[in-house]
Amino acid sequence: MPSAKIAPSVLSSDFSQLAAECKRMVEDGADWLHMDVMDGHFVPNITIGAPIVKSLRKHVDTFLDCHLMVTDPDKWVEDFAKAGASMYTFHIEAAGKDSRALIDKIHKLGMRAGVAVKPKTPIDTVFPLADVMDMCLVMTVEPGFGGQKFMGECIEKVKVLREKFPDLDIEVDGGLGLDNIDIAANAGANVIVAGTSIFGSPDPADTISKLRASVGTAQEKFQK
Ligand SMILES: O=C(CO)[C@@H](O)[C@H](O)COP(=O)(O)O
Repeated sequence: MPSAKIAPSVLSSDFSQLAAECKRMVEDGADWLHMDVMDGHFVPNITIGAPIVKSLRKHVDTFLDCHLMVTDPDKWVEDFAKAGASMYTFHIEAAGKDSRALIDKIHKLGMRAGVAVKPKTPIDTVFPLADVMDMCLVMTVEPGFGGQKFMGECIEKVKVLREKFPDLDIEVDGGLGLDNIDIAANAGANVIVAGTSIFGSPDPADTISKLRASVGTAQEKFQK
């Protein structure tokens, strides 16, 4: 199974201090930085775009895990590649039948390719992409906002994915923290996005370390 990665969602950071906030997370043990890109159309919120990723890239060399919550994911691939994004994760609901070609384009531009599914989207929609995608992102809230309640019913999708694809990076995102990490980790998730629970913690380094330990403990059980 791929290694545990903890990815603080910078949506919960103080955007006026973005570089400092990201450096703080890296010092506190973050493996990846999760960047929520929203276009106000695919989701009812507007956040950041490629120019912000480009600016941030000058300050951190950490893996930038970009989650594109946009209606036209094909349109932004070059911009994010040039900006220094490491992972370009698009929604299967937005790309549909063009997903395979989109993954090819993302790879040709030097990024890893992730495919995200909203809570109501069946997980078998991503199965045909398993030979080309680098990661599947299982949303555990409706995309659009940080600070929402974890939807436990989405975790069955993680179990199904892990059983079928033991070597795939499986990311979970939305409402995750120390109170429910074991549910996601025991299902087989290895990439954990957390905004509110890390940025809102009095001790983010301790929270990151505990989240990673929970994934590690679950992975030991898988390997037995
Ligand atoms: O993609 C999203 C929301 O659409 C997430 O990345 C959230 O920003 C995670 O924040 P918390 O639920 O952990 O506060």
